[in-house]
Amino acid sequence: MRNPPVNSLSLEFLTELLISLEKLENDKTFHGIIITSDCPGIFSAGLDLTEMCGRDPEHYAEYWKAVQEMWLRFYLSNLVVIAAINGVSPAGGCLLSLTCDYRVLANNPKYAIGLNETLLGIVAPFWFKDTLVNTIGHRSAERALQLGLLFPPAEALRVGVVDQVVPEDQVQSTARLVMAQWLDIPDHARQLTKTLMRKPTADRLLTERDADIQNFVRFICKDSIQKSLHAYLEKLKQKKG
Ligand SMILES: CCCC/C=C/CC(=O)SCCNC(=O)CCNC(=O)[C@H](O)C(C)(C)COP(=O)(O)OP(=O)(O)OC[C@H]1O[C@@H](n2cnc3c(N)ncnc32)[C@H](O)[C@@H]1OP(=O)(O)O
Repeated sequence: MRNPPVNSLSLEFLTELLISLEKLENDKTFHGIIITSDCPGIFSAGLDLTEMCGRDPEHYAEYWKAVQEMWLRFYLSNLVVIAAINGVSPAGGCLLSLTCDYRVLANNPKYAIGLNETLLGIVAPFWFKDTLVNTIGHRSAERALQLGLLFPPAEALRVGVVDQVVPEDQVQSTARLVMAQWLDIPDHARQLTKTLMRKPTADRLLTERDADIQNFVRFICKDSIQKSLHAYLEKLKQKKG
């Protein structure tokens, strides 16, 4: 991913990601992809806050549809998808990595990962929650979501948000090694098993997709939510001094 400075998932970047995924899926010589970041120290800062602030309801609806599409397409991809997480990965960045089949995280205490939405005064939608529950179990997800926990590497491994923590200079090589192991499995059997495991979760969003967009638009248009998102963005900007 190369969307400097922080790989935020803007509408344009989400569209690019989806086009890239589609191209790779349509090319039958590809069987797997490794998602990693070109922004030093940052895997992805998550959803682009500027897409959710000070825009009109039509824009929010279009943006949310693209976020849903990203989740559905990566979560259900027939390819083996591995995240080589080489930086901090809050909220939507964590969600993107949770759509993958396997997560390798660089062992750097700065590289926290988690769904921290409550810290911004917003609520992770049910499909963010479902993805986390499917990964780390109900009790750990309940605690992580309510507290907006961002896990440093050792904790992320202990709770199961990631599958492996390795020295920073071994993230890419480990991801390639893991990819080779996954590609050794007969593809047809692996793909059907992935679908078996994930389709019920995806179906829940597919049947409630329009209602989920409407909920998001209603929520994000609230004055109180707009105020807290503006304040959060301002805080990020002022951090530099
Ligand atoms: C029903 C509603 C559900 C909605 C769900 C939302 C899920 C989400 O994903 S919300 C987004 C959550 N993301 C975050 O909380 C991360 C915020 N960013 C950071 O904590 C830091 O930027 C960082 C740790 C990722 C990187 O820190 P660093 O010091 O290297 O860079 P900064 O100076 O903070 O940022 C540079 C630049 O980028 C802007 N920016 C950062 N994050 C975002 C973002 N998520 N969206 C848009 N823009 C972002 C930041 O404001 C800076 O901008 P300027 O250069 O213009 O000052």
